[in-house]
Amino acid sequence: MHFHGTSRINEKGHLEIGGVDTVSLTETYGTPLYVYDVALIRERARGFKQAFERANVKAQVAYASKAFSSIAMFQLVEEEGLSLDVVSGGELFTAIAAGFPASRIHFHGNNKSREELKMALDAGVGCIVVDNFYEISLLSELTQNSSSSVPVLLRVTPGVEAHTHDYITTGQEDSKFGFGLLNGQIEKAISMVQSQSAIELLGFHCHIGSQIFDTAGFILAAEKIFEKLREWKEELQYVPSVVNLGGGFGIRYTEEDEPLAPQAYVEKIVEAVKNQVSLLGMEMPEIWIEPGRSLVGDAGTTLYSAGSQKDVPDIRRYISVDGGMSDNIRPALYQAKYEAVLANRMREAHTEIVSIAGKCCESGDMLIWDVPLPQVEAGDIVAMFCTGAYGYSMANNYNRIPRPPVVFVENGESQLVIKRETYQDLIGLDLPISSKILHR
Ligand SMILES: Cc1ncc(COP(=O)(O)O)c(C=O)c1O
Ligand SMILES: N[C@@H](CCCC[NH3+])C(=O)O
Repeated sequence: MHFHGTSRINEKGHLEIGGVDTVSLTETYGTPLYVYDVALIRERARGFKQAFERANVKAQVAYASKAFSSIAMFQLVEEEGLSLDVVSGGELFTAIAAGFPASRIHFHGNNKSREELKMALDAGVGCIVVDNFYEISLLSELTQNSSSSVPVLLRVTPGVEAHTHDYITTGQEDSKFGFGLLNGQIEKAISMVQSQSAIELLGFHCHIGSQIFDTAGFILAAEKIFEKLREWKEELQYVPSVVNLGGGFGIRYTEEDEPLAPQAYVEKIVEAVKNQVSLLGMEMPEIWIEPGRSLVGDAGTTLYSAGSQKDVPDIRRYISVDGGMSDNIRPALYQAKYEAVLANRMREAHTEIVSIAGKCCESGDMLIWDVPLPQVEAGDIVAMFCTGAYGYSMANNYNRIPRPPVVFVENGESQLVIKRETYQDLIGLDLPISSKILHR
C-alpha cells in the first residue's frame, strides 16, 4: 500500500488528505466524491518546471488538460506558471472562462472543426498543434486576410511504439494522429505551411503514448525527429525553434508500477536533445512537454460508500459501491488496476480479499478485482487512490447516474470546485416529444 502526497492516517484512524479527514469530507459533500491533493499537484508541477530550470533550458510545461479540466484546475495551473494543452472547443472555452492567458494555451486535436479553429484564432492561442492536411487547408482559409501570423507546431508520428496499453499508444506509424515522419507526409506539410504568410512554423510535436515508465521511447522519438531536422536544415534551410515531446509520463497506480520522478524524465529528455543538438551543430530549441496524468493522477482519490455485498461461495465476495464506470471508466476500458482502502478503518487488519463492483448495469463494471480489506460493512468508505487523471474527465451519465462533485484540499482546508450533478441537471437538456411524433 503506497500513500501518495499528503495522504496519511490521522489520530481517529481515518484517511487524511491535505490535512483534512476524508470521512468528514464525505459527511459534508456526500459520496461518491473526488478529492484532489492540491499540494501534490503543485509538487509535480514544480518538479517538471524546476528540472528544466536546473538544466538551463528554455521550456514550456503544458498541462494536458484532458486528464482533468475544470476552472479551478486551470486557475491552479496558471498560478504554478505552466502552459495549457487543450484539445477541443470545450476545453478551450473552460480555459478562457478560467482567465487562462491565451498566449500559453496550445490547441491540439486530430479533427479540429472550422469553428474550433476560429475560436482558437479569435482567442489568440499561443500555438496550434496542426495534425493533418485538412487542418492546414482550414487554417489557411481562416487566416487569409490576417495581418498577423498564427504560431503552429506540426504533429508527427515518429514510428515509436511505447510500451503501454494498445489503446493509449499514439506514436506508432499506424495511428490516427499526426503526419507520418518517415513517409514524406511531413515534408509536404512543412512546405504547405511555409507557403502561408499567416502561419508561422515554430517546430514539431510528437506524443508517443501514455503511462510510460522508461525514457527509451522519448529518447528514440527525439532522435528520430532530430535525424529529420538534420535533413531539413540542409534541404529546406529550416531549423525549428520548438520541439515538443508530448506527455505520457507514468504514475504509480499499484505497487507493480515503477514510475520515475518528473525531474528524471526531464533530465533524460534534455540530455537526449542536447546530444542531438550538438551532433547537428544547431541552436538549442525550446523543449516543450505536455504531462497530464503525472500532474494530477496520484493527487486524486475517489471516496465511495460501500453498499450491497454478494458472496459467490468459494469464489469471491463482491462489494458494490455507489459509483463505478460512470465516474471511472479506466478499469473497464483499459483493465486499469487500482488500490483501495477503507478510509474510516485505516488501522484495521486486512482480513479478506474482496472485489469492488460499480453500480452500473454491466458485468464489466468492476473497479478492482481482489483487493485486501478489513471485513467490509455497508456504509464503510472505500477510498480508491490515483483517480485524478481521466476519472472526472471521462465520467459519463450511463444509467443516468449523476457525476460526483470534486473537492480540492490543502493545508487543512477543503473547497468544492465542481458541484454534484443533480437529477434535474440530468434532464436539463431533455425536451418533451411533440404531437408531430407522439400521436396521442
Ligand atoms: C498530444 C497529447 N499530449 C499529452 C497527453 C497527455 O498524456 P499523459 O496524461 O499520459 O501525460 C496526451 C494523452 O495521452 C496527448 O494525446
Ligand atoms: N484516457 C487515457 C489516456 C489517453 C490519453 C489521451 N491521449 C487513460 O485514461 O489512460
